[in-house]
Amino acid sequence: MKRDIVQHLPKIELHCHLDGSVRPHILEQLAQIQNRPLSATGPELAAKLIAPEECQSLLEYLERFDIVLPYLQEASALELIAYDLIAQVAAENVTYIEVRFAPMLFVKEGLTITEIVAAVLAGLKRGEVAFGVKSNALLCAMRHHSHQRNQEVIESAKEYLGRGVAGFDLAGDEANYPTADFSELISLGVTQQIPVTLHAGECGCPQNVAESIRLGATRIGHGIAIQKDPAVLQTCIENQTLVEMCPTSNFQTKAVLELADYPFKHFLEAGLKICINTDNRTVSNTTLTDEYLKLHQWYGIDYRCMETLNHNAVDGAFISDQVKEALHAQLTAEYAHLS
Ligand SMILES: O=c1[nH]cnc2c1ncn2[C@H]1C[C@H](O)[C@@H](CO)O1
Ligand SMILES: [Zn+2]
Repeated sequence: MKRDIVQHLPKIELHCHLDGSVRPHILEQLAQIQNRPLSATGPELAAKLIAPEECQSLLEYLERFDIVLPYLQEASALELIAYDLIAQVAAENVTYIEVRFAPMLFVKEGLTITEIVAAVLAGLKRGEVAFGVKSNALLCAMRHHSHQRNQEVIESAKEYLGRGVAGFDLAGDEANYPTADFSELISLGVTQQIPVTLHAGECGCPQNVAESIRLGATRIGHGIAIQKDPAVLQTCIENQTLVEMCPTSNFQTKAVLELADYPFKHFLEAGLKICINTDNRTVSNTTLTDEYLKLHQWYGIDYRCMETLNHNAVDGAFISDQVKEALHAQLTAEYAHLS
């Protein structure tokens, strides 16, 4: 596979965090507008935003987000980073993206959840007009937030469902907050017909994946620990659960330690539905093009496999059958001439 071909082929991304994908120069712009100095600029700032090589856990990986959050407490900042994320993905021909964020991380200076969601959706829309990239937002509850705060996120997802928001997620510190503790919250979303994808199986615990599916999630973020439990793997296959794999991030967070333990081939050969994602473009210092090229380097995947992974993403996307058909047709047409 060649970089320029991979970059220009149409791609679908379902797992990308807005606040983990703020480009350093955009953060500098926000710092200037808000008159709030940054502790570093230029290449030094860029380096600080990337999770370090020696990162030991998901918790350490998540510390990177503390740098950007103070600059994301204004509606105009949220609009700008959402627009800029669409600009980033347009540059590598992502034709449909689901952008996720936790609105409750942006309430520190008085914004309401409605103002927050509206600002992000406005930025995504402006991006669609400018670059032709279709998108939807997924609202994340956070594992360390109170039930009441997380319930507000569900209510907001319900309010905006079909109007820019397509689903609900649970993100944050999986190791210390098991999925079972959120059963009431997740059920609340499911009973209101909000599509659900949950981060699970990123910290070694396959039970969190089993619990997520039991509660009604149709997609799983990361899901690495599925490989530890054949029964959970079987459940995922039977339910046609889509696992959103994020290779670079999975090594940074120590979801896996060695390439030999990365379950990409294992999942694919077992018949599990998987798709490929960046997770956080800035924190993981990656693009979707980079992720596919890594898989080519590690496993020798070809364009045919890349096409399948993108069709899988379309199948699991939180969009109408009509939109899915159009995306499938585009993928089929544009990958047809490649061997
Ligand atoms: O890989 C991840 N696992 C769990 N939580 C994550 C991951 N990447 C980002 N997050 C968190 C940090 C963000 O502030 C939050 C919402 O985007 O989601
Ligand atoms: Zn994630």
